Amino acid sequence: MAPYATGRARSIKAKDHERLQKRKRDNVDIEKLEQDVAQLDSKNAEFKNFSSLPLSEPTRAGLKANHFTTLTDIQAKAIPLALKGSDILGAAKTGSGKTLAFLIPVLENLYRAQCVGSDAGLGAMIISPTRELAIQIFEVLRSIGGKGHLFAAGLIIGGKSLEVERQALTRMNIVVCTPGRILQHLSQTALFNVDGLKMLVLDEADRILDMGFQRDVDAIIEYLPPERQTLLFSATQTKRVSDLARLSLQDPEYVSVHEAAATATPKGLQQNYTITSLPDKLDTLWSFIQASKKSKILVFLSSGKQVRFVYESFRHMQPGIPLLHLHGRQKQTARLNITSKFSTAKTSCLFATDVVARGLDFPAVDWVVQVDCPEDADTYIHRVGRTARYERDGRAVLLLDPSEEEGMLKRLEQKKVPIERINVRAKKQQSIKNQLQNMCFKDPQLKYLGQKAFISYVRSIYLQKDKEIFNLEKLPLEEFASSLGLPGAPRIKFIKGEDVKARKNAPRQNFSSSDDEDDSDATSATNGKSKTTKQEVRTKYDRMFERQNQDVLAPHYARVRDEGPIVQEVDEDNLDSLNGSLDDDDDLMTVKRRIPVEGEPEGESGEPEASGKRLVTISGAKNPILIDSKHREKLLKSKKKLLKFKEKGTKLIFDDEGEAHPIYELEDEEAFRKKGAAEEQRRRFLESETERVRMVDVEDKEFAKAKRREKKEKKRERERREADTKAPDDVHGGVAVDGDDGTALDNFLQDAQVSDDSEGHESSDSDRPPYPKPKKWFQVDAKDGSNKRRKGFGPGMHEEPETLEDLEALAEGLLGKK
Ligand SMILES: Nc1ncnc2c1ncn2[C@@H]1O[C@H](COP(=O)(O)OP(=O)(O)OP(=O)(O)O)[C@@H](O)[C@H]1O
Repeated sequence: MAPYATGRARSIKAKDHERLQKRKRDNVDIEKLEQDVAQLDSKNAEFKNFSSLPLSEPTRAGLKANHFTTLTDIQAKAIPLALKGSDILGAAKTGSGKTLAFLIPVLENLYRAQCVGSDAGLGAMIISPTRELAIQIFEVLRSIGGKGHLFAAGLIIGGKSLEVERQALTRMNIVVCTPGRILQHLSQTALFNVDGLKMLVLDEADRILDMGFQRDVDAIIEYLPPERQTLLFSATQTKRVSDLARLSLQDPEYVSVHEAAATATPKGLQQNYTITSLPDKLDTLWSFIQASKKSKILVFLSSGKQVRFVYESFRHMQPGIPLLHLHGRQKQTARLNITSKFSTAKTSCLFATDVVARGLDFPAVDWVVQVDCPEDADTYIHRVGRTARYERDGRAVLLLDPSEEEGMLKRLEQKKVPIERINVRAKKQQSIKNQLQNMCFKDPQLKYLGQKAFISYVRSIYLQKDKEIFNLEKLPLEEFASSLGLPGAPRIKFIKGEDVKARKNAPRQNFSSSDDEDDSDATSATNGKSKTTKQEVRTKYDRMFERQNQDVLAPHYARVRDEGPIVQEVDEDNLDSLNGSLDDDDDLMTVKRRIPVEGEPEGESGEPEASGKRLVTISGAKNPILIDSKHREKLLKSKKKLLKFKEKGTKLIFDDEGEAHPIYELEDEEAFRKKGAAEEQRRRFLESETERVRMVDVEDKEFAKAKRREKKEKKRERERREADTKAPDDVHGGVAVDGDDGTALDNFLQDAQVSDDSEGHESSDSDRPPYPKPKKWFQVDAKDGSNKRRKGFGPGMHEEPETLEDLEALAEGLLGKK
C-alpha cells in the first residue's frame, strides 16, 4: 500500500514493474478468493482465527506481522458478513477491536474488486469524528495493509494546504477523513471523483450521525453513489431508523456482540464514583494525582478552557508527574505531539476534553478520571473506554457534585454501567484553594484563564439537555469561582431557547476557517465563528480578555463581575438592543450580551471616545478615574501611583509557605462532618491545643532564659570594659590590679548562675547582681562605714584610697611594684 503521507524512495519505474508483476499473481489469487467468499457461511459458521477466513495474502501477511491471530467477537461476526457485501451496524464494547472489523473488509473487498491504482479512483471512504482518531485508523490501515497491498491510501483531515490534499486525493483508493474536510473537497476539488466509491465506513457512527455533524454528513451522502456498501461501527451504536434512512442502508445486519452482556463496559474495568461538591473538585483531583504519581492518568474536563486552566495551574504547583493537555483548539502538530507523548509515556497525566473520548487507543492507561460529569451515559462509556482495552484491566473514577448524583446514576444504570461509590480518604485530601488564589492574584494570565474556565463550565452546564443531571441553580457558583482562585464569580447571560445541543456538538470546522488556532496564547481568544468575521466585530468582552494588565479593568468588566445574579437568561428579541456581545471562543457557548444601564453615558463603557478621554476602573479603587492622555494612563499603571486610588485591602495572614489566608477561615461543613462527631472533635481539639500550648510555653521559657543570659553577659562585658578604662581602684576589687585575670570569679558567678537556672529559679538583675556593684573610689561603704574591701579580695589587696593623697600613694606603690 502506498500511503501519500510518506515519501517514496524508489523510482516510479521500478515500482510500476513491481505492480505489474503483483497484479498478474493477484489475478489468480482473486478468483480463488471470490469463490471462497461466495461459499462463506457468514451467518452460522463460527470463526476463531484469521486463518479460517478467506483473506488475501497481503492481508494475512499484515496481520501476521502485527501478531493478530485470534479474532475478537466483533471481528468474528462482522468480518464474514462484510466480506460478503452486507451493510453492517456494528456495536461492541470499547477496546474490543472494531477497527480491524471494518479495515479488513475494506482491504479485502477492494482487493477482490481490483480497485487499485490511480485509474481505479476512490474505492473506500472512512469517516472519523476527530482528527486524532482518523490518524490512528490510518496508522492501523498502514500496518495491516502495508505488507503487499498496492492501494494508495491517504488522510484528509485538514491541517495541510488544500492544494496538497487535492493532488493526493485524486489518486487515492482509500481515504480516511473527517467530515468537514472531506466535504470541502467534495464541493471544491473538481477532479475528485467519487462515482466509483464502493465502501463507506463511519467509525463512531452515532457521533457522526448526531446533530453536530448532521449537515456535513447529509451533504457528503449527496455526493456518494447509492450503490455502495456501508459499515457503521460504535460502542454505542445508533439504531434510529431516521439515521439509517439518511444513509440509505440496504437490509443492514445488526451485529451487536455484547448486547446480551450484563454490562456495557469492559470486564476488566473497575468503575467508581465519589461525591465531591463542585468547589472541591480540583482539591480532589490534586489529591488524587498526588496519590497516583506512578500511574498513567487521563483526566476529562468539559471544555478546552478548563483543560488549560487546570493544566497551567497544576503545572505551577509541580505535582511530581509529567503533565500534558489536549483540546481541539491546539495546533495540529501540538495535538499530534501530545497524543504520541501520552501514548509512549509510562507515567503521565493528560488533561483533555472529549476530543480524546472516542476511539483513541492509548496503551496501558491506568486511570480515567472524569472531573466534569459527562453529558450523557454514552459519553461516559466512551471516556472510560480509554482504559481496560483489549483484555487489559483499568480503573475509572467519576467526580459527581451532589446535585448530579441521582440523575447520572439513573442514566448509567439504564445503560448497564456498573459503578460503585467510594469516598476520598479525609487524611489524603489536600486543599489547593489558597494556592490557586495566591497564583491567580500574582498572575493575571492565570486569572483570565480561571475566569474563562468558570464561564465555559457554567455555560456547558446551562447548555446541557439533561436537566435531571445538570441544574445550574443547585451549583454553588460563587464558591466554585473562589475555588478556581477568582476574587468573584463573573456574571454571564444566556439567550433563552437556543438549540444548544446543536451548538455544543457542532464540529469545529463549522466555526473556524482554519481550526488550527493555537490556544497557547491565553489572550488570543476568538469565538468559534470565523476568525475574520470575529475580528471585524470585536466586543468589549473580547477586549477584556485580551487585556494583559488587570490593574486597569474596564467598568464594563466590573459590571459583568459585580452586578446582578451570576447567570441570567435573556430573550433573543432583546438582543438588538443589547450594547455588546459577550461571545466567548468556547465551542460550547452561546452568545451572551449585556443590557445597557439606563442613562449610562457612553464614556463609562470603557470605550475610547472621540476626545480620547475615558473612565477606567482600577481594581480596588472606589471610583472610576478619568484618563485623558496616554501619559496619564501609563502613570496609573505604576503600582505606586495606583496605591492612592485604592481602598485599604483585606487583611491576610501569610503562612510559612508564603500562602495568603484570611484571618478567619471556616472549614467546609461536609469535610467537618466527615471527621466525626462534633463533641469528639472538640475534645480532640482541646487536647491537641493544650499540648500545643504547653510545648510552646516550654519553648518560650527557654527562649526567655537564653535572652536573659545573653543580656547579663552583655552587661558584664560592658562593665568589664568600663572597669578597664577607669582608674584601677575604680574597678573595685582590683582584679587586674593584683595580676589576677578574674577568671575564677567569672566562673563562679557563671556557675552560680547556671546552678541557679538549673534549679529553675527565676533570677533577675535586681535580686541577685551578677557582679559586685562597682564602688566609686570615693564612696564610703554604707554598711559598716569602714573602708575594708569585700570578701573575695584576698590578701595583699589594697585598702580603698580615701583621699587624693591616698590615691597618689597607692599609684606610686603600684607603679613601683611593676
Ligand atoms: N484480534 C486481535 N487480537 C489482538 N489484539 C487486537 C485484536 N483486535 C484488536 N486488537 C487490539 O485491541 C485494541 C483495541 O482495538 P480497537 O481500537 O480497534 O478497539 P475499538 O473497539 O475500536 O475501541 P473503541 O470503541 O474505543 O473505538 C487495539 O490495541 C488493537 O490493537
